[in-house]
Amino acid sequence: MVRVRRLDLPRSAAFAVRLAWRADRRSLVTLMAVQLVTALGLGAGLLLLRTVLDGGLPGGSAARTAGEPSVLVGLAVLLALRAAGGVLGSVTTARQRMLSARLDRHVISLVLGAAVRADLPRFEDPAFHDRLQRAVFASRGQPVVVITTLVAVLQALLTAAAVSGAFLAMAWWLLPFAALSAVPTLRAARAERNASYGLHHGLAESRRLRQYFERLMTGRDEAKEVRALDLGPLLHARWHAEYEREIEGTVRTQRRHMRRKIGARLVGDLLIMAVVGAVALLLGGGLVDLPTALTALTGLWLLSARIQMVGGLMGDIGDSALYLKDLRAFTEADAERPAGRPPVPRFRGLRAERITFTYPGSTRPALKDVSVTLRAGEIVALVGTNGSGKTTLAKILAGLYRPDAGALLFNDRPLADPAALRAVSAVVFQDFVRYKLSALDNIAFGRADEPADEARAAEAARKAGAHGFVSRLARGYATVLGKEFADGEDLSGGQWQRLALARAFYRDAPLVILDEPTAALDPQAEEELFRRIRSLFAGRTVLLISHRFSSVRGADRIYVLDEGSVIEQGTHDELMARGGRYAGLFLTQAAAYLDAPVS
Ligand SMILES: Nc1ncnc2c1ncn2[C@@H]1O[C@H](COP(=O)(O)OP(=O)(O)OP(=O)(O)O)[C@@H](O)[C@H]1O
Repeated sequence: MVRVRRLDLPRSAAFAVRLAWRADRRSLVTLMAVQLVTALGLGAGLLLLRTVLDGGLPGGSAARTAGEPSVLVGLAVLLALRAAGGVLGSVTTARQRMLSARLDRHVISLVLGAAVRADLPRFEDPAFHDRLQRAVFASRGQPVVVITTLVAVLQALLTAAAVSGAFLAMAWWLLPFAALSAVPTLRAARAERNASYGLHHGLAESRRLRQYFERLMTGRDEAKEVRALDLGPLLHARWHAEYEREIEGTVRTQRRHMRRKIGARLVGDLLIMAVVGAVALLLGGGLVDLPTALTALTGLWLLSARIQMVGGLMGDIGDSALYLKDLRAFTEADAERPAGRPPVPRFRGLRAERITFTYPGSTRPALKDVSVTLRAGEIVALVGTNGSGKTTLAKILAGLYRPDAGALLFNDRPLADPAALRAVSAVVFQDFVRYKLSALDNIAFGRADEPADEARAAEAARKAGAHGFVSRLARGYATVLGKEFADGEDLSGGQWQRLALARAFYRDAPLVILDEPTAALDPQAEEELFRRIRSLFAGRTVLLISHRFSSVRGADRIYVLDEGSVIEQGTHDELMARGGRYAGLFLTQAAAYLDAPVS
């Protein structure tokens, strides 16, 4: 069970008001003003009621008949107040909906902004995903619930104050009893919000897992394999099991809430009943007159209903306000990196000196004491077996992770901010993203800081060998590449890879990192890309990762990685002459091409 500090409620409520103020201050102010007017109207109505009763009842001090002017005027004013209440109610509903729409957008946008700015290493941390999941959950509707509830609480409090004011003029001694009747409800509300939050807090990971199963069962990309393996029923059953945990927790806490609330309500009502009995006794003993007793009991009923309502609302607002705590923590803590791309510095060289790196949450280092040099204009290759650390090194050289030890020297100076490396590099990842957007977007996303330029995109596509098939698409560069969308089309694996390459050309960066850039290309296309790599990337520095040794033989320098360490380095000829690991692997691959029998 998560312990929740008492201060959380007012702080979260203040946070919600700040959010609403930023999202739609006009609606917020209107709502508050309407609540004030409604409450004042109710207080005045109560005093008027007493006047009317005073004039109309036989025991009243004024003892007039119902047809006399002051009674009629009183009744007319009461009816007018009721009509005004209806109008204000409609204003409240409309303004609340407007505020809800704007507040939802504002808050979801804050969460997305913080998520987009979070550095890559955070995405390795399950705790970050839990916080993100809770913030997303909190952003959907919760601030609106808090504001709506706050408005209702404000109205209830103001009404209670106005009714209490009217009471002061008639039967002040009833006030403490009415207040006392609210205590059990308020206590139950507090226990309820702590328990709900504890449940919600503990379910974040399970909810993420459930969403993952949902994606596997509904995603187009996953659909073919899920069907080929007939995984549907198994995934569905796992999804059910995860959901069951949430249902069980919800049922357990709701049962406890229900028992607590019923108990609190009964105690509160017993108190009120005792007061009603006392008033009856006083009336019998002639200590109060009938109009005062009737008005006081009406007021007491109104007051206790409001106080009970505040108690209930505090339970609801508590839930949401505690979720807002997650939202506040996420949007404030994860927003430290400013958005936008820093200016692109010149690239004169990059050197990693004895760097070591362990992924967050792992115990084994992925890189140990690795030193590599990329000079301007060079083509440098990384080779090695699966898991030897090539991609990890590429990600560090692209400024996506910081090494734990060792140094990165950029243009011969220690690197202060990895953002500078991100600005100078274009990376084609092994598992690049296939954006289900237009072909133009897929290419022009290479330079998100500039408006998309179709002529430049076509030029980049030509270099990547993508222009031909993009031009033949029904809408050319405007064609949407996702069958889930209207008029969408799909591409082959190799065509997608060419688009990813085109994106790198379009980025026009001085350092190009290609991680297995030809894995999906046919042998002819692959051979052509590597043959032309120097002219295609003329004037740029290229870091090339490949398992195909024939493709890296032309590199200026080749680093051979094994279990996170560089075990050999040199040109192809030097490495062959040495007769070490590289030479062995190269000869094995060459022999496989020449000798492999086809059976
Ligand atoms: N996100 C991650 N979190 C934890 N460990 C990781 C992560 N990514 C990779 N690793 C581990 O780091 C080591 C190096 O992985 P890396 O992806 O750099 O290898 P690689 O040489 O690129 O392999 P491949 O040739 O298969 O692409 C491996 O042991 C791998 O299990």
